[in-house]
Amino acid sequence: MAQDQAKRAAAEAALEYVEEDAVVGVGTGSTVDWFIDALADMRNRIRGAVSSSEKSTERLRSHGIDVLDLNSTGRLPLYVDGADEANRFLQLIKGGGGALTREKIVASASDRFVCVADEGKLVDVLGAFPLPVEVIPMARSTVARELVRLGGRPELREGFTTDNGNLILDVYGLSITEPLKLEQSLNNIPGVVTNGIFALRPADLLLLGGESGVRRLTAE
Ligand SMILES: O=C[C@H](O)[C@H](O)[C@H](O)COP(=O)(O)O
Repeated sequence: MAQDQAKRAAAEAALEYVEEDAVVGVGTGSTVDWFIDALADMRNRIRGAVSSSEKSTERLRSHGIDVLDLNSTGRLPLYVDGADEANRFLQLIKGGGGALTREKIVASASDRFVCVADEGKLVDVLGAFPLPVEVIPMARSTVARELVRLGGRPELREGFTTDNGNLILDVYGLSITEPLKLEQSLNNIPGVVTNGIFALRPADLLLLGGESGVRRLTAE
């Protein structure tokens, strides 16, 4: 499938940012899966990886890549992750796979965030993709009411529990014209663990796979 090849091309292009002997921050999702597979060829030249999900941990280990605890590594030189949407300021929506909380933690602990995606993910305004919000189970209804007050239509992601034992509300109908402001407002709702807007810590570089190869975008 063309989209799959675009994801793969972007993911493999991120390899050039991996430094010898480094610990690499690794995101989650189908695009990152390609990155992990490519990283396997470098496993003897890196110290290991910090993973953002149980799913990525499993894949890293299956390739013989050491998975390290962020508490023991300190800051990381590089974080590679996908996105559900990206704008030209490299602000993102993430969390389609429900891994947003650990992803945001590892991204914030990294000096450089390289985002890998197919070019269909680039949008003018974030929000066509429903915004994932991770919530503490007992706060599901109170958070949902607050999200409605903010103009969204939250829907519980049925049958899904995050790696942290929480729930995801996917919020439809938001046109996110001020991502920084909305990210901060959502962070202030009691019971919200993390929201999927990555604007306080946007990507530093966006590698977009498409028909004509991989485009490299930095923030405008
Ligand atoms: O929770 C999942 C992550 O934020 C993913 O990075 C995001 O959903 C993009 O996934 P994919 O590479 O499969 O399109």
